[in-house]
Amino acid sequence: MKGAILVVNAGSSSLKFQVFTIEDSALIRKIRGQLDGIGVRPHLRATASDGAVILDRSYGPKEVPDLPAAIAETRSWLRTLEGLQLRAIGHRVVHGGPDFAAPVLIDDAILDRLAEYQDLAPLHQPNNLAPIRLAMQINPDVPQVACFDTAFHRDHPQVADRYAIPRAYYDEGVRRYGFHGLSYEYVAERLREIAPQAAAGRVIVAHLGSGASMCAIRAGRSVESTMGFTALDGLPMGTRPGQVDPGVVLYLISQRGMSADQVTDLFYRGSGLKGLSGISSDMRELLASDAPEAAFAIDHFAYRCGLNAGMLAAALGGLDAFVFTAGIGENSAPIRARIAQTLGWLGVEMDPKANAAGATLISTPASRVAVHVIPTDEELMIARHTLALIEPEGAPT
Ligand SMILES: Nc1ncnc2c1ncn2[C@@H]1O[C@H](COP(=O)(O)OP(=O)(O)O)[C@@H](O)[C@H]1O
Ligand SMILES: CC(=O)OP(=O)(O)O
Ligand SMILES: [Mg+2]
Repeated sequence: MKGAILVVNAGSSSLKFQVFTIEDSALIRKIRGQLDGIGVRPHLRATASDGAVILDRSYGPKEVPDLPAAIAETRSWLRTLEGLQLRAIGHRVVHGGPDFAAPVLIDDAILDRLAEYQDLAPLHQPNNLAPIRLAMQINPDVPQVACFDTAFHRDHPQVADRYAIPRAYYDEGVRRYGFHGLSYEYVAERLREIAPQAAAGRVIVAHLGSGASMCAIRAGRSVESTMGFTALDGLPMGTRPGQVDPGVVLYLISQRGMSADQVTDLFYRGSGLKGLSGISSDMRELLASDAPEAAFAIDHFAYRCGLNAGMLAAALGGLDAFVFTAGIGENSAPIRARIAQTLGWLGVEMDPKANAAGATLISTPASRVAVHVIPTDEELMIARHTLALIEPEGAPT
């Protein structure tokens, strides 16, 4: 029986499952499954390695309102593992706190430690840990590996990692962690293959999905991120505001009498594109809408992306390449064009035809900064890390 690795990636609006077989220590992707648009336009789709569609089903928003419902809905999907020997399960875990700088084999003690970060990533951490607990009950002998969104950023210099508040807070873990690290790690590796010279230089990667952030990468290593202590900071997102003056939080609590739970709900579930537009958290729906509020939310998103890219270019002391990835970055030519317009001053010149065609290189030959679209693959990154932990001597490919 072939050995297999199951990968689980719970994001804020999607649940992704993949199965890889291990053949001569190489990973072969067998199945790709995804339930996306959770709570908005849920859609479950799974394909085999030859592209054959195994499952394709749409739901009403109330049928799959949240991640726990998505986990329940996709459980039966595990039948696809029949005939394979499940060697390990690799999980995306969004928050690794100060202690986890690399993937780790999960045991009860580690699970307890990771549960301590639930309040720091309420849209993700509980949903990342629930499938781990479930698998521990069903398959207690199968090793499980946690791969962290924060790990890629853990060697940021202190000057980037600190907030300008007394050191005691930093020592207890109040740090600028940064997230989407598995995505950035994968994209940095792909860029090395596609454009090795640019990858050796100064690169900004824009992970624009339901959660959105940008990462400044120098010579393949993260040096700065728009996200910080939590995945609330930086760019506006589907339902999160991005950067907000902490004075707003103080105002909501002291002047409006809001509780911690109410502020948490406003900032994790009621802000961003959803709060700005009053229409939807989903960029596809905003792009399809004629409402001025939808256009405004898009304007605001593109404007803030431009501002944040300027900040990261400053961290890098210039820019050699800019990469778009994740749901919006990979699929929306109009949004890429809007953002590229704000980067003209940095030397970005977009090729509209290449952009519309969804090419890998979408800048003109004359552009001082190369602009790429690289589909992210957090699941492959998780599978590689998982294999490396269970078969340390094997060479993952
Ligand atoms: N063709 C498209 N045009 C514009 N936006 C898109 C398109 N396809 C997906 N998106 C957007 O991508 C976002 C989801 O990105 P994704 O990376 O899958 O999210 P998650 O953070 O849940 O992993 C949603 O806002 C969705 O509207
Ligand atoms: C960290 C984060 O925001 O993740 P996602 O984009 O998957 O919601
Ligand atoms: Mg995601």
